[in-house]
Amino acid sequence: MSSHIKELITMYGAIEAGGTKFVCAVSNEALEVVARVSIPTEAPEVTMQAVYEFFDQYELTSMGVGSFGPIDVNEASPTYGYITSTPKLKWQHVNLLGMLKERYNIPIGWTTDVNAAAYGELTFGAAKNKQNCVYLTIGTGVGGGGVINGQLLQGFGHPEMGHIHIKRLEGDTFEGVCPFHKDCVEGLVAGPALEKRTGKKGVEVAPDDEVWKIQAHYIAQALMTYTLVLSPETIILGGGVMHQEQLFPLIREAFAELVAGYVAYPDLETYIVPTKLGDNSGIMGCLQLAKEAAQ
Ligand SMILES: Nc1ncnc2c1ncn2[C@@H]1O[C@H](COP(=O)(O)OP(=O)(O)OP(=O)(O)O)[C@@H](O)[C@H]1O
Ligand SMILES: [Zn+2]
Repeated sequence: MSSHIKELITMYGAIEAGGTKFVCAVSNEALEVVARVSIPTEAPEVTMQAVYEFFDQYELTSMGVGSFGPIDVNEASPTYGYITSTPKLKWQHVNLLGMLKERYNIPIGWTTDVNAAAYGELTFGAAKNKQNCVYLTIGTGVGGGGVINGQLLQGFGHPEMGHIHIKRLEGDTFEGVCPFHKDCVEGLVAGPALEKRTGKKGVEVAPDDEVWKIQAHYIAQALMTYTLVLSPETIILGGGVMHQEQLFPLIREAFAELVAGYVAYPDLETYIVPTKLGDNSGIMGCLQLAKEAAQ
């Protein structure tokens, strides 16, 4: 293919950079994925080599990257585009955006993995045709992102919705597992907390175990805070722990009890919902960011 023709074809690149894997995808102009790989997150040199090998095969118009973090999203900051204080030590202070810009010299959209997932769900999934949503993943950690008035939720930094403090249930003596705050939301309800509380693998906890009521209560408290602060139109819940579908009705019930009629919210069946794009929310959000970065 001559370089002249290459320039006429629009192709977008997307990276969902996670703590365990980097999912990389390339799409055509219609955002249909034409190639995709999953690369384990090892040392940056190792992982980035594989990332380059994949994208070097294409002539990309632009890219979108949604990264694990914390990351620097402040364009005025000297470390814009860096992964900052992550507990994954080899990735601390790594200029991920800078490396990609240097290699490809194209416009690149940059945000958190969960903001990208929120954007994917808003553009194509559970919050389609809406302007405001929150996306919360409850997995190894708890992370939340959002889109408000059609814009990604970020400013000086980005939201860290998993680390808010909530009120403990009376008699709950579980200490919590967040290395920074112990009993923040993540410390109380993420997979590792669930496993420490029950002494079982998350997938092995029976659907009718009493622990789900505790989980649901704390998750509902967090969702109440997001509701009171952000007024989203939909809250989308994903991540490994949310594979436990019985949590949804329990969370909706606890949420209604906690809000106690103080503010209005949409019908709960449509307000607190699972992801529609499943594992693709992040990558679709990144492709949409790539498309916008090109404009
Ligand atoms: N079916 C399940 N029921 C309960 N817990 C589960 C289930 N599947 C996975 N988990 C828990 O979810 C966690 C893994 O979450 P997830 O699959 O979202 O991976 P992750 O991408 O590593 O998480 P994160 O996005 O926080 O980095 C583990 O702690 C696991 O025990
Ligand atoms: Zn915390």
